[in-house]
Amino acid sequence: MSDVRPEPLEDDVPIEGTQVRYAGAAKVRVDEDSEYVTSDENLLEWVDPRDSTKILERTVRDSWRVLRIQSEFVAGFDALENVSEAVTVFGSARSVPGSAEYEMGVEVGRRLVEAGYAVITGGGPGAMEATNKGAFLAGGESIGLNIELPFEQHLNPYLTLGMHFRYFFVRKTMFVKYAQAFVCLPGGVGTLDELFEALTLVQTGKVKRFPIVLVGRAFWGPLLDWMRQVLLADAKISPQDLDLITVVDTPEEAVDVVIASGVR
Ligand SMILES: CC(C)=CCNc1ncnc2c1ncn2[C@@H]1O[C@H](COP(=O)(O)O)[C@@H](O)[C@H]1O
Repeated sequence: MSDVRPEPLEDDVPIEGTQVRYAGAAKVRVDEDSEYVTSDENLLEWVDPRDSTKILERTVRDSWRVLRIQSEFVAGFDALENVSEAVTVFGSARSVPGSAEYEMGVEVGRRLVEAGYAVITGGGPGAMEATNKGAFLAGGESIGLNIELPFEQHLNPYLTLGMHFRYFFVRKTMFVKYAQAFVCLPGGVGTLDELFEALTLVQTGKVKRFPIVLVGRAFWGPLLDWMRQVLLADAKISPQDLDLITVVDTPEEAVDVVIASGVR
């Protein structure tokens, strides 16, 4: 049997016209200018039910896709089952290294580890990287759960455990299942999505004793004001729903809230 092994797919081994990227757990080389279609996009694509060929094709594809989704859950459960107490930290992919916001993430990660928690993030750049960096340099468990995106995507280097997911909803399950609390740093649409998913799960009693802490009063205050002045005033939420979120100003306060809530 021949022992000719293919060259490893390294980002720093450029082959003209190609780039290396992640597709789920795999690293693949793709044409630089080809449009990359993510697994989420394939799954969510609408197919005209009047187009019989397409519908048949989709039925077969989707049936097989279920197995891939299933395997992603299995891989996630397997990799994370031994994680002890953990806190999931969300925040902007765009926080710039060296900025006050980034440093805040570093401190959140460090303080969580010092308080005995493992740290879970989206594994990407910005606030995710900052938080992992703080946790990693403090010698703690630093977990990054990355997601396949239409553009090239890297795990940040400060991880003790990194995973790639194809499906947003599988990854989100891991964020909740393996954490005892959420901390949100300033962020954009992705962070808001994660915050409101967490809030909905707590509000509907799907997860219990789950503190949600937002760090940065100046950033989060207006959102809380809007929830009070519009959502509450219009009876779209109950007064006690607002108590599910705690807004603080510093990493120290954020970690104190997690510790005081007694979640272990
Ligand atoms: C530079 C850039 C946009 C890279 C994106 N790379 C990403 N890698 C991993 N998770 C991500 C990424 N973008 C968004 N997310 C998810 O959405 C949140 C951040 O989104 P946003 O920047 O607030 O809206 C993170 O907590 C993370 O879970």
